[in-house]
Amino acid sequence: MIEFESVSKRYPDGTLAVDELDLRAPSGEITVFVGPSGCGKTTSLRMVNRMVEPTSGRILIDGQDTGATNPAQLRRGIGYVIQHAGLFPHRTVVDNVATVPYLLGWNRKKARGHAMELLERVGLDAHLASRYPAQLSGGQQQRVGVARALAADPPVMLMDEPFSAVDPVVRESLQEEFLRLQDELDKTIIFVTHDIDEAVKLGDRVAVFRAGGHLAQFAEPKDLLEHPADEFVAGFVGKDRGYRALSFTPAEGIAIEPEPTVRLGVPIRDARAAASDGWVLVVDDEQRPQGWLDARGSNQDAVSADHLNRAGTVATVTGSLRTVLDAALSSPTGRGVVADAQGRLLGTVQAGPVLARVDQVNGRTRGNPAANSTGGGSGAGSAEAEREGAGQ
Ligand SMILES: Nc1ncnc2c1ncn2[C@@H]1O[C@H](COP(=O)(O)OP(=O)(O)OP(=O)(O)O)[C@@H](O)[C@H]1O
Repeated sequence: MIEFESVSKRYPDGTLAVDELDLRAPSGEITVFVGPSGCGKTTSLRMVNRMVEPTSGRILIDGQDTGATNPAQLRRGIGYVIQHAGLFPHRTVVDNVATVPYLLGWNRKKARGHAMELLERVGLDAHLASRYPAQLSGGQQQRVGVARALAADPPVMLMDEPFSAVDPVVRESLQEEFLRLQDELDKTIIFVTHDIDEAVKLGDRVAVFRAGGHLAQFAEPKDLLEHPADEFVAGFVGKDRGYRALSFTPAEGIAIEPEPTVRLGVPIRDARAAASDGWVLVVDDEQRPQGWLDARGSNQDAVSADHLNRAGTVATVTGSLRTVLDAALSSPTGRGVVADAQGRLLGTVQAGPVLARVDQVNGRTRGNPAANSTGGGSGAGSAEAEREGAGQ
């Protein structure tokens, strides 16, 4: 566990960056620091590995006062990942990842072998190992940054906007893989972002900071969205927090209607006969949805995979209400496809009943302060982090 005990930081120019921060980041969990630009997230993070020294207060890691620990030794137990990865440009990928093992005195073969395993673990192909960072995409560089931070198997990871510099699609896949990795690794993580969506997706707990280094609220994502502590937090989590909260509301219990289906390869007249409004859902032999067929406009003889409309997402009944709503809204027929955990069709749901549930959920949040503005920040302030490099 990482504990902040009345921690403050005043920079020499008088800026109070962090004001009396009290917070506990539990072991094996992801604690996210989120808030607008300049509210003290990075300063708080860097006080953990003593890249910034607190002006007052204490930070303890598993009961050990970091102020009383030699900084170099302290950092050996703390992985650090920053925006743009901060890789060493003149070292190959594998040598970047092996940096800390080399420093720890591992021989070259063992360090490189370990680095190769880590590259695979973060989803990077072995053939990239001999490249230099500039020869990788932004997303690949971030993966290398994560692999390098994991190299000494530190119990604690500090991550400062690690996925901000990549496009939204890459960012989403990095987030998914990060969650999968954390499932296996159980690190104690503090993760800084200015993006509330990223915060509620990744955080087991989320600390919302406001300007002046004040902690506005520290809560689990669902609580934060449903019960923002005040106007500032309500504004920061955004007007659509009711929609976001649906991510935490199970889809179970929503009425699923039976949906007529046909299998791939059957004569088109069977598809026309089955189609209620012209559209029919096509499934494979194991009842897994393959796509929609507009049977009216089709002049083929048999139902073929080439003519399916695959727009629309498939929701899993064990998933959230948000995925069901997404499925209904994205379906070309207006009927969202719902499958069981094995991917077999259960039926469809129209947006109406889902929206009725959305209203219910929003009704529960209606007593909270109105959301006036969406929060967020520029995410600026990373240049200094880049200069600091790996921080190991
Ligand atoms: N070395 C420094 N000297 C003086 N003031 C600083 C220094 N570093 C940061 N600050 C100030 O401290 C405050 C908090 O900065 P910090 O970088 O911790 O915020 P942040 O929430 O991480 O912001 P961002 O999202 O923009 O990265 C800001 O007002 C910033 O200008």
